[in-house]
Amino acid sequence: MISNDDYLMDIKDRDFLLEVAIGYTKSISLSIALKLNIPQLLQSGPKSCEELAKITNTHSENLYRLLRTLSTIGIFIEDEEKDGVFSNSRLSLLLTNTSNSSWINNIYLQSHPNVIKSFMYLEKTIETGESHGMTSQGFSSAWEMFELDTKLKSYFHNTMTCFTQDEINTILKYIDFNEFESVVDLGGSTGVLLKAIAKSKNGIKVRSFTNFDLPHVISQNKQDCEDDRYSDVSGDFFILDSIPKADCYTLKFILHMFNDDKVLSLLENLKRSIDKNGKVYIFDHIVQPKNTPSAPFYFDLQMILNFNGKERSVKEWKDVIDRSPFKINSIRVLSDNKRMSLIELSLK
Ligand SMILES: C[S@@+](CC[C@H](N)C(=O)[O-])C[C@H]1O[C@@H](n2cnc3c(N)ncnc32)[C@H](O)[C@@H]1O
Repeated sequence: MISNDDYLMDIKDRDFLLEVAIGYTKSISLSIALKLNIPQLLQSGPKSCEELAKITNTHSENLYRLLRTLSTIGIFIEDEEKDGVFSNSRLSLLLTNTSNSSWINNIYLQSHPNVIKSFMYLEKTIETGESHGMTSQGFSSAWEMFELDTKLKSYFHNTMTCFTQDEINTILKYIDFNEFESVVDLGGSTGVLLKAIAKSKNGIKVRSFTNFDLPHVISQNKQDCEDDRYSDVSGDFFILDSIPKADCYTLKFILHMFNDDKVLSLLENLKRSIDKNGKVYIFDHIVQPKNTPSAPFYFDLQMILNFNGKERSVKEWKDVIDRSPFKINSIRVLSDNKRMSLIELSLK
């Protein structure tokens, strides 16, 4: 006879597996509510579905069913007395803050229709070993998709900047930039990392800070840094001799976007520019430990789908660096945030 404990466990397992199986209903429902700007529309106060449907040009009953579903998980609140009247909940109110320094940009990024759609091509990606998340949607790469959708592009770059702002103190804690003459941030996006190092006492002796990124990113950067040691330089780090010379390089959330062959080609290029006593700091996700929920495992699937990239374990980092002109001086799983690693390299 099945015990009561086994029975309860069975129900728990069944509910958990069902939750996993229908996870897409939540992300797609959220995605549509964001696309229709429902959180913003409710900022001025509660609204009925009829009003919302008129503004958003949607079907009022079906919109009601969407919002009713989201309100069961705390996104929006349906009025207890009046059916079909919604107001913002604590969570949906957070979704109205899309300023460029807010982590909410990441929610808009992850629930963007094109990002969700890319997962439809996971099977093809696993079957073929090629990234299909972007190409099967008609984009040559994720960068082209960002080029064509400026809103999505700003969600992406704002998310990255926001991550960097959260991590700057950790970076400053572990690296003494004053050991170096010149620091180049490869793929530095808005330049937030170097601007912060330049401002801190940890970067006081450095003579130059170069934020290096693709032309379409650099051309959008604000010229707001008053420190004349700082400059924005555009280029492509895969093009031979395009990397500015320096004795310190930072690569933050860069190598995870590329497969091992591309990482090796970037490091070969870097070898031609780095001072012989120079150091490279890789700040990236780390997948570990096994069998434990961890966001980088999810990002790893995004990487193969959308960038042909890879989130790496300690062993995978060691394997790829071993084949490059560099050696690992230290690899540190950051204690304040176990999802991140800081790897220091120098020439072999
Ligand atoms: C994931 S973002 C990381 C941005 C920044 N390092 C951070 O952590 O916030 C990757 C950056 O690499 C840049 N990038 C991609 N390919 C590049 C290339 N071939 N040459 C230079 N920059 C590149 C992208 O434009 C983007 O800004």
